[in-house]
Amino acid sequence: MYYKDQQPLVDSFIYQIGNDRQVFHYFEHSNITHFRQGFISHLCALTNGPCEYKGDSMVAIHTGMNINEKDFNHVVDLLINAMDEQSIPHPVQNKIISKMALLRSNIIKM
Ligand code: HEM
Repeated sequence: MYYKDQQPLVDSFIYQIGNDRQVFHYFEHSNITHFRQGFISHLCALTNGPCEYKGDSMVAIHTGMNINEKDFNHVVDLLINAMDEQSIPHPVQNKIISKMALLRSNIIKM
């Protein structure tokens, strides 16, 4: 477990998305409460729990959104902004980002 305090990080991340011109349109019609819960538990599972992510697969969720490389990278940048805002140490940030990077091919354009 690298990081136990997912909630404030995810709230910062949502705030970043909400104020972003490049990627906000993807989230415009999403249920933000559902996204928040799902992202919190996914992040928790990704950082070695103890918790289980019970939502849909990354492929199932993102298929049809037509997410390109540029927008994927931009969302990762917004997450980095949120981690900076929450003063998460850089070694921890790097571990989180490297795990997310492994999911790239599940999320980009399918
Ligand atoms: C590694 C990067 C990413 C991860 C780990 C991730 C993870 C997730 C998770 C866990 C959910 C909620 C699942 C649930 O229903 O419980 C979700 C939903 C969503 N994601 Fe991603 N995501 C990533 C990248 C992106 C990118 C790059 C975009 C758009 C540019 C995006 C757009 C969305 C949208 C719009 C939803 C909400 C779908 C809905 O309305 O239900 N995601 N994502």
